Amino acid sequence: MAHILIVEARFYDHLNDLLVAGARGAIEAAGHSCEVLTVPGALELPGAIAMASERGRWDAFVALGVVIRGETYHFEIVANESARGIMALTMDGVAIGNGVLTTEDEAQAIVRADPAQLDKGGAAAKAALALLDLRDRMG
Ligand SMILES: Nc1c(NC[C@H](O)[C@H](O)[C@H](O)CO)[nH]c(=O)[nH]c1=O
Ligand SMILES: CC(=O)[C@@H](O)COP(=O)(O)O
Repeated sequence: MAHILIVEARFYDHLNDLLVAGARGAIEAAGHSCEVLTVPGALELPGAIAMASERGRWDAFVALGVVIRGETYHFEIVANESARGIMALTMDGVAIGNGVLTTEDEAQAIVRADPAQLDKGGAAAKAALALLDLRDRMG
């Protein structure tokens, strides 16, 4: 059984609740356990996962959050830099499923976060578990 850390950027409470429910459901359905750690926004996700990874208490990580386009260039910074940081950790061998939604509006985010619709939280959890499985099979 693997122990997974879900790291959620809690910028939009109602959307995060959906993402976390999907991720938790996928992890538990696969017979694994999880904990949830909350950070303020998507830009904090890579740093938080890096810190947690150093502790060695979790086998894999699920990054969750929602970035919705506003009026300024801030959207690009938050969306791109969050993804870049998560990808950098992945390239260092940290098993991470990326479930950070980057959408034009809230309606797009709801469809993607809802476990009964596109369930991107569940998909990110399954991706993290797939990386763990790959690592195990590599020996
Ligand atoms: N605009 C969004 C943010 N912005 C906040 C940043 O992620 C960060 O917390 C702040 O700059 C302090 O370092 N975060 C989201 O997750 N979603 C957004 O739409
Ligand atoms: C991530 C964003 O684009 C948003 O939260 C910020 O909005 P704005 O660009 O209108 O300040």
